[in-house]
Amino acid sequence: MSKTFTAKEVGEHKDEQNGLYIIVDSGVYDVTNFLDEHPGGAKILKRVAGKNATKQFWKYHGKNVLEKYGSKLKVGELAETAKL
Ligand code: HEM
Repeated sequence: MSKTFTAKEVGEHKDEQNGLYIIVDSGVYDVTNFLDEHPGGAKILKRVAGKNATKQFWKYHGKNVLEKYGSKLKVGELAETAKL
């Protein structure tokens, strides 16, 4: 079942102890186990962990990336519409 997160809850997941979550559009993704696999590097993901990374995401990737990895990493949806 898909969970609903508030932006505040996502913000609590910003380090490896609590897991690293990022928001892209209305989706919440857990990238904790993806850090070492990320072709763009772990550092950049750690920097946006707990935040809305929609702008950065679409700057570097196309929608094929979410089609490929989205279902694997997605942990839920954002409760309110994110203000960009
Ligand atoms: C769900 C989260 C993410 C996934 C699944 C993901 C996946 C990927 C993949 C598959 C690539 C390889 C290039 C490609 O196939 O287009 C890539 C490259 C990259 N990603 Fe991500 N990424 C994520 C989030 C982010 C975020 C939030 C940032 C920035 C803050 C970022 C920055 C980059 C950069 C800089 C590259 C390298 C681009 C290049 O070398 O041209 N990624 N990522």
